[in-house]
Amino acid sequence: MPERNVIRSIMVETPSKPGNLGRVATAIGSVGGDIGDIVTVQIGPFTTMRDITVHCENEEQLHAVIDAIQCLGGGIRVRTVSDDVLRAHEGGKIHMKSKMDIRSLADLRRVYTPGVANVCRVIQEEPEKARIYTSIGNTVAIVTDGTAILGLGDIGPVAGMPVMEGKAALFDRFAGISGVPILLNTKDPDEIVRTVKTISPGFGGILLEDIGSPHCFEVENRLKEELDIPVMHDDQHGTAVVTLAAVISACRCAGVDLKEAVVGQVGLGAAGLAICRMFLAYGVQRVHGVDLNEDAKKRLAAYGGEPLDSLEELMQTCDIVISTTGVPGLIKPEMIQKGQVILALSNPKPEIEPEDALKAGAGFAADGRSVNNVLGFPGIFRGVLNAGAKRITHEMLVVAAEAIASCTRDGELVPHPLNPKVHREVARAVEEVAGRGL
Ligand SMILES: NC(=O)C1=CN([C@@H]2O[C@H](COP(=O)(O)OP(=O)(O)OC[C@H]3O[C@@H](n4cnc5c(N)ncnc54)[C@H](O)[C@@H]3O)[C@@H](O)[C@H]2O)C=CC1
Ligand SMILES: CC(=O)C(=O)O
Ligand SMILES: [Mg+2]
Repeated sequence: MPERNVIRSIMVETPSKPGNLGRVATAIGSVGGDIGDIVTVQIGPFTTMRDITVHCENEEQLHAVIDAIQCLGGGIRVRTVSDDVLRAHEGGKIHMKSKMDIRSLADLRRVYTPGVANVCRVIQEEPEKARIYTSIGNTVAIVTDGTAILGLGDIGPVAGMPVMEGKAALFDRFAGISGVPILLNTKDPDEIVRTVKTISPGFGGILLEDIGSPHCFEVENRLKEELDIPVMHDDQHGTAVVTLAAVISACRCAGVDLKEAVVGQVGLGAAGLAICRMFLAYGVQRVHGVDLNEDAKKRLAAYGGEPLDSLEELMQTCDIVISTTGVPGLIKPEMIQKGQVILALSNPKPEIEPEDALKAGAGFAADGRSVNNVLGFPGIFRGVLNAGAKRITHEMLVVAAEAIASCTRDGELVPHPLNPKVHREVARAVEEVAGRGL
């Protein structure tokens, strides 16, 4: 099945006569458009309005669908075309809400002044009580400088806000954590570190998101060093956790010993280098990598990986290939070796579509929609916050990966993110390890 990423709602007006909806549906199908929901918005004596959701492979096909409907004539007309995803973002995706019902004066005095003053005093006398009497221990800052928003590049923090709101929505949905987007109008590591440290008292943890390499490495290392709350760069470690889980599942299914497999990483930025480090620390003997940037290759070598000169060489020598370059279509079907595991993880478009990789002979293939750090970060933070841990360790990341793999059904690489069990199991495994370290 081809990808159908262009989804639009088309408002169609037809004369109120039987058969017209069928004509519209046939016109849409005749140019390859796929119909989703059909909602009848208004039935009048003369005309009927329907909102038809149409899934198309690209913008050209969408235009062909609109032309095909307009060409029907006989009073059939396209009234509006709207983008459901854009519409769903109107007003943003998140909202800070009160947990208290404020209906009476007594409620008001309990929630706010004068009652609140005593709670302040209690915390002043015993600061650790903030964990009990405030939301700080259940709130994570989602911090970006906008320099590597998905694979879209340095588009700035405000343009990256929909991603940060998305992460906050996922934190809430899968782990009951309040995620607060923090958009930084600076790319300077010193200023980022200083700002995050300054605002840190209000948070139980820090999730760094879509901060580009190489400055993300310095920022994360310094914040981990200098703060006594958990800090994790999701594009590095959340991605590495989920990738390890997917590869554990693929090896289990294929009866292969992961530690003996040859792993190849295409793109050694934030995600790519962390994935390599994760495999090396897990005991994989041979981890190769390619990048356009020589410094990125040197960083891999410093961790014990082996840089290669070309993508072609990597594709020929590796059993498992993972790509995080942000370059759609970088891996050509003719490069795929029979039986290879291909994880093309770039968002919003992968280096090769999984269907094309499988058609070209891959044993397993997936993209960034399924092998996605959403499977890791909510449970990882739930676990450390529950335990009151001050940091996220390598052992916690490994048990998180193993928990994800343990929730994966035979024949699949990762569990479905809407399966609540996976987030619960990740949280449980991380909390257990975190609890031992306290
Ligand atoms: N599926 C998932 O959960 C995740 C996916 N990603 C995706 O990974 C991609 C990269 O993200 P980051 O690592 O944060 O960005 P980054 O900017 O830190 O790293 C990208 C790296 O790819 C290299 N690169 C670019 N073109 C290349 C080419 N033709 N050949 C070899 N190397 C090339 C760059 O030099 C850079 O080192 C993005 O598209 C992002 O959406 C990132 C994190 C999670
Ligand atoms: C999923 C994610 O974090 C990314 O593509 O950057
Ligand atoms: Mg990201």
